[in-house]
Amino acid sequence: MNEQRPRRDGGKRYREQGDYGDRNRARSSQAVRRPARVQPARRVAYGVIAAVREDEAFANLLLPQRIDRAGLDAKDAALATELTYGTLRRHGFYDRVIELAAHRPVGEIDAPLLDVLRLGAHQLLATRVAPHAAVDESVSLAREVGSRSTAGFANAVLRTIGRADAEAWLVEVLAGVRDEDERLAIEHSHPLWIVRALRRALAAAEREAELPELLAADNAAPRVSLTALPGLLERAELPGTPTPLSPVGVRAEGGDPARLPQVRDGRVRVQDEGSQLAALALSRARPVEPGERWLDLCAGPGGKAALLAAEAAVGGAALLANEVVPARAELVRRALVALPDPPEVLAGDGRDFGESHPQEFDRIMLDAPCTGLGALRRRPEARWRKQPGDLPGLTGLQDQLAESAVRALKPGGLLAYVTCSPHVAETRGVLRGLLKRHPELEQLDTAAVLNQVTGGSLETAEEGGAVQLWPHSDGTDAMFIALLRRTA
Ligand SMILES: C[S@@+](CC[C@H](N)C(=O)[O-])C[C@H]1O[C@@H](n2cnc3c(N)ncnc32)[C@H](O)[C@@H]1O
Repeated sequence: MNEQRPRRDGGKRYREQGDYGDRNRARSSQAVRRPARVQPARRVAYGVIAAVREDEAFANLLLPQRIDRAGLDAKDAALATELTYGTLRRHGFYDRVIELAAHRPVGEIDAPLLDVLRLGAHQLLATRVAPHAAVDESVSLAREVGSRSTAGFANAVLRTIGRADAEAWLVEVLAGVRDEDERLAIEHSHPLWIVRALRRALAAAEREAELPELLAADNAAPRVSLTALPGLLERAELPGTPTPLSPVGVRAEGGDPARLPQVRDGRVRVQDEGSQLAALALSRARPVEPGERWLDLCAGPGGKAALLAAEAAVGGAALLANEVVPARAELVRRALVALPDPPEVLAGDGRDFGESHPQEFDRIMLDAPCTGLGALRRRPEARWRKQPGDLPGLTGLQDQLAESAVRALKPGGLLAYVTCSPHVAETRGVLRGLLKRHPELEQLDTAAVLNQVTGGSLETAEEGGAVQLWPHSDGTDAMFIALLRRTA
């Protein structure tokens, strides 16, 4: 049974023994004769991983439904989550390992079988799941998605993988890789173009040396934080500990926060601390004058709109929300139900807003559609779906939305330009263009505003100008927040 334990032997042993040696074949046929029962948590994980590939499903939305449907208890739900997220995040690395173990490119392996192998590799290389359970249950899954020979192939590949540990496989996979970014891409399982984009983003903040930490943070499960909507609930009324940065946040305790009654009735939102800070930067940049009109131009699904609406209501202001996708506009309406006087939600194209509502608003939130490279830890499949080719279309849209927002802003009004991406083209690039086209805009000291909001806890905020938050140092999504004032 020793062969089943991961070893620190440099991964060489699998070659000495041969991947498809007689001993493995014997075991494989034995496994074919007596299929292991696939545990519900693994079945749920496999189902979600397959749906992500086949139907472009979002794991963070589908997984809770499948966990509910399968009636998993808390322990199995945690296992299913770990297996799903871990496999999806790290499949770039696992594919390299599978190619070495199977002696063929992953492109030549049927997609459902490849899903099984990735899930098996994750269990063998990154979890405490007993290797025999990881292999045997994967073989059963392989038999379900393929044939008897498919099961034999899965058995052989996974037994080979299980003979070395992740560290040893990394050495094998990296052999011959000279380029530093390529090395980091493999080690931290990110597409190369994203590694390069994150390097540039850190370099712009003179923090390039932190790239490995940032990539590692993308692979760690984020802590769940909740927002207690001001005026509706005090955060002290919630279970959990106060968030270190946001004055309205709580770090949730274990369990599904969606089940909390305060979340169900809408007084509390599940929301990353970085998103809380983005909304508070706008609402608390200066005292609210009663009667102010605020706009959330791209509001779906409504997280920041809910916090802004609550802040506006406390100060005697009123929010209008807009979202171009009707189904997402509906989500915004639902996000606002707990407010005593829920704001109106329009389903329009934000690019037309400046023309239809010129100089009407005192504060505007432009949380722009973006690549989302700052929230990769939250959406495990996202890094593999995004393409560098998405960027020009997005920055063009960001420019147009920013133009519209400036037109809709009253002289003296405040604009928050926000992205959940640190990509320099979407952040500093869009901002630079906007400031160049509009000399009537002045950039506010967002770091000073946020330091006031956080009580000085934001250690990494840059002096002056905009703020770029980072998962590895701030514990938030990598939100970019820039406050601007229209002077005339
Ligand atoms: C980053 S999300 C906003 C997240 C939101 N502020 C929150 O905190 O829940 C960007 C939103 O912009 C919407 N959007 C994209 N193009 C738009 C447009 N032309 N006009 C208005 N909204 C748009 C997207 O559908 C998406 O819901």
